[in-house]
Amino acid sequence: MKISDSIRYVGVNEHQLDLFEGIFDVPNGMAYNSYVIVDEKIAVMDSVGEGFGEEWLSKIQEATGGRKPDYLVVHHMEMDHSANIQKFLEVYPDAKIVASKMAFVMLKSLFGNAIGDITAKQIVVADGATLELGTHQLQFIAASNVHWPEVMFSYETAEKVLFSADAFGKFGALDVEDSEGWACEARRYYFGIVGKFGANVQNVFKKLEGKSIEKICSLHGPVLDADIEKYLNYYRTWSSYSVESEGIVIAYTSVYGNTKKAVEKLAEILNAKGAKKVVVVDLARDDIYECVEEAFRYGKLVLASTTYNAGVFPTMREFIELLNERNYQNRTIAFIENGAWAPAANKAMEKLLEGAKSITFASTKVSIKIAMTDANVAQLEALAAELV
Ligand SMILES: Cc1cc2nc3c(=O)[nH]c(=O)nc-3n(C[C@H](O)[C@H](O)[C@H](O)COP(=O)(O)O)c2cc1C
Repeated sequence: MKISDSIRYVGVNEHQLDLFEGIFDVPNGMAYNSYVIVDEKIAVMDSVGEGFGEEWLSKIQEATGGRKPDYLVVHHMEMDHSANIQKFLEVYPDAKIVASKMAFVMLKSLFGNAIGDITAKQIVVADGATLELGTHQLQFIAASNVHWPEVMFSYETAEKVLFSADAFGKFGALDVEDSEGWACEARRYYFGIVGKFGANVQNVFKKLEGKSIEKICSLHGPVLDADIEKYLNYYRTWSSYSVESEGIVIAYTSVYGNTKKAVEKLAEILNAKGAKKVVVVDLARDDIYECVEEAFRYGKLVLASTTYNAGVFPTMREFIELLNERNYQNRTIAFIENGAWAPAANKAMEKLLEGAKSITFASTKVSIKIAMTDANVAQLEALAAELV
């Protein structure tokens, strides 16, 4: 696949993966992207995941027309991008590996003695370093903790291409059409994997200021080659923990269906009151990272939990921990609890969130004993009035 006359796509699609990074459901598979820049010197941008070495190497050979690559640039050492570095060096022993200092430490940890002494093949690059390929020049940008510490981006000056490592990535293989468009699976990817590191993403954005970007080549998902500002704006919003869309997410747990009924009633009241968007998610049954994504997308969140062993339901605890781990902030949160004898979930949920920054707790707290009463409906009305 051609990205331009000089830049070729040599990535692969993975369809046998049960879970990406051991935790994320990927119903449409996953793409491990890699690119080749063909100039006086040839640079291969990153490797691909295990099991795809032969396919990748044969694509490189085709893209270079049989010429030997001079460099393998390693932007990120996570194994879905680094697994075939040793294989690459076996086929191209004269090539140099270009990476950050820390990436070389990780490379040694990954391959150990099997890769041999590569001291003479190392080009260590730090923030601001450049690599001349001919008419193309790569400028390296340290992107520490987006989302691993060794990560580098590179900016190709002739064609204004940003090689962004995992940033701007999404779930899904490239040979499956994503009917939801880029943002949905990119958002789940961002908040699942990068969400904790908003401040680091913002730091990289400062370094990108003034650079005109015409294409973004991420290590996952499609090459972005139009409406670049739109994608940058998504990342600006997400990394600053700002509200992306007006709306209310109701995240609930329910064993016997009573909390679910209350949540449905609240959604009905909110809709009747003209709420712009109401999203209801079942924390035990829906993809938990879809739920996380929704919580970050909208500005208001209602947490409705069954009381369980004098605390919150396990999936609610997990959900709140996932939000906390990702620095959930700048939002309004409301609580609904249900308990058969001593409802205690509201207090427990509030306690779990006590460290979160810039959170406004709704003053109406709904407490239900098994089945919803008229008094509970009145509480739901009051809560809806506060939220809309
Ligand atoms: C394992 C288990 C532990 C529970 N612990 C408590 C508790 O500590 N306090 C309480 O009031 N109710 C407790 N309950 C009862 C539920 O909170 C109660 O049945 C509630 O109405 C369930 O709401 P639901 O219909 O939405 O599932 C427990 C239920 C289960 C299954």
